[in-house]
Formats: sequence, C-alpha cells, structure tokens
Amino acid sequence: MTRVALIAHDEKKSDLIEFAQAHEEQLREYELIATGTTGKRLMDETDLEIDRKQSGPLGGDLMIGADVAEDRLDGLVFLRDPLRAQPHEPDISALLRICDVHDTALATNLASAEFLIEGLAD
Ligand SMILES: O=C(CO)COP(=O)(O)O
Repeated sequence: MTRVALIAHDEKKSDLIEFAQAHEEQLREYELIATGTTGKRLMDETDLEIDRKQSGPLGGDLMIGADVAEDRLDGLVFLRDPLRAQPHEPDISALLRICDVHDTALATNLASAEFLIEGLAD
C-alpha cells in the first residue's frame, strides 16, 4: 500500500491541514504517517487516520527517516518553516538527506506538494 508522510513546522501547519483537506479523498487511500503534533492536528481537523510518531523535536523526523531508510515510504510532504531556526535542525537535515539517498519523493512547499500528490495518483 502506498505510504505517505506528512510533516509541518508550526507556522506551516495550517497550510498542511488545508492541503490535506483539499486532497482528503485521495489521502484516505494511503497509509499516512506524521510527526506528533502535525498528526494530532490532522486527526482533529480531518477524518484521516494517521500513524503518529514522536513530535519532531523529540525524534519524530528521525522515526520517519527510518521508514525512508527501509524503503517503506513512497512520498513525504514536509512543509518546513524557512524563516525560523529549529532546535532539531540536524534531524531535519538527516531526513532530507535520507530521502535523497533513497530517491524518495519529497516536497517541501505547497506547489511541489501538489505535484507529488498528483504523481502518486498515477
Ligand atoms: O518539528 C517538526 C518537524 O521537524 C514537526 O513536529 P510536530 O509535528 O510534532 O510539530
């Protein structure tokens, strides 16, 4: 089954929720995982089922990175906050890097997330 991860930093969470709501029917076909707080908001504000990992700063990015390393992920939408430094920046870099290592589809902004989600539907 197609497995997709959804992550957003705080300033981008509302954008991700709107994105998920707009694509809810399609996303319902997939196994979804998310970091802790992102996952909670998705569950509260959509009808999607989410496998919630730890919150990002507590290791959630690394947990999703482990899925990527095991080739268990088909795509990642990661709406980062480009204007604010994060305390767990090394974890974020590690997640982006492992996506490149495994050639896993990765979208870090809404415009590319639209392409990713369209591509998964094909
Ligand atoms: O910090 C994050 C990704 O780096 C996201 O974590 P939360 O979804 O728990 O806010």
